[in-house]
Amino acid sequence: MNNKKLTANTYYKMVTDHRESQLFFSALKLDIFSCLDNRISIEEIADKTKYNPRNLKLLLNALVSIHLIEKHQDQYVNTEEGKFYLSKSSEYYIGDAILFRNEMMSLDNIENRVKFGPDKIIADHNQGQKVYDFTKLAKVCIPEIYLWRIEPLINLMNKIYQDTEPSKILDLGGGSGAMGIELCKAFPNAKGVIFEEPKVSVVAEYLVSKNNLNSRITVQKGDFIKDDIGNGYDIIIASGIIDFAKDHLNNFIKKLYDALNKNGIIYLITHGFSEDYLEPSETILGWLSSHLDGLDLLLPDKVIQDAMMASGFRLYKQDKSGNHSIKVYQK
Ligand SMILES: C[S@@+](CC[C@H](N)C(=O)[O-])C[C@H]1O[C@@H](n2cnc3c(N)ncnc32)[C@H](O)[C@@H]1O
Repeated sequence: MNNKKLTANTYYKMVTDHRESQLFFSALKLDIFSCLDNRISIEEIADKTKYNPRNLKLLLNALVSIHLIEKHQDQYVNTEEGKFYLSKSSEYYIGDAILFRNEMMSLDNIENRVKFGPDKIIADHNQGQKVYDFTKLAKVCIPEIYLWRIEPLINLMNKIYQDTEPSKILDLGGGSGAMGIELCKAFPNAKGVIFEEPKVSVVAEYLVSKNNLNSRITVQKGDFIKDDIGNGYDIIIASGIIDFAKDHLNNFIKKLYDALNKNGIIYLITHGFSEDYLEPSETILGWLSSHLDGLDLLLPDKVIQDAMMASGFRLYKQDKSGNHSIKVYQK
């Protein structure tokens, strides 16, 4: 046996990584990071939270050991990143988004799902809206959009619209509508439409009002597969939505084409799936849960691109932002 030469570290590292994640999620659920904006003792945290001081200390020391927080003498404090992303006092708090995504993409009970197969009802309807809580997703993801999606969008649109301005913008399946809202702010003469299904549209209505843009942006409720999405648009933002039109892809793309003015553009954000569905791993894993449950939605980028070209679009610009592929198509 020469297997002593092999290393099992990769496997044991997964066990440790899993424990670290569990610890992190518990700290978020207990909202520990919000207590640590300034240096604070165990007694003070226990007093504030009413948590058990003994076990609080064990938890905090474990968090220090994996560098998620810092300890100075007998006091604990957030790291700079922790204060920015994980404390509820920060406008960029992403703790709820992380917890929600973790739950939505949970791989608990994967064994039974592999043994017994998908849920027949889900496989038959194949509708993301019936599986995901898009209303909660739209709410909790607002900080993520402001952190990572707005800047690439505005930069690219400013490059495209150097001498002119778009006059009508659609954020289709816009969730909170943050991207459409910020694009309308960047082009002050533009009118906007955020199209969403009725339940989710309340989140967009809230954000439009919060930004005092009711006079320029309309929230339109409906199903983008079946209902009219309007027309006369110069820009359509289609961020993270095209997979939900998988079963109607060509008709859906034709609908987008018809809704645009001549030379109008689509800002399309996809997951960049390879045709063999082996990449990108982070996103493959993220969608695994709902696909084990029975959904079959994912579209490889090549399939999307071919369908766009076949409908008469030309690829105008492309970019990458984190895990996402950004493509701008022109009519
Ligand atoms: C992954 S989210 C993306 C949200 C937002 N565009 C973003 O980038 O954060 C997909 C969105 O598409 C919406 N959606 C899915 N199918 C839809 C349909 N048939 N009609 C209207 N909206 C739909 C969902 O409600 C959800 O808000």
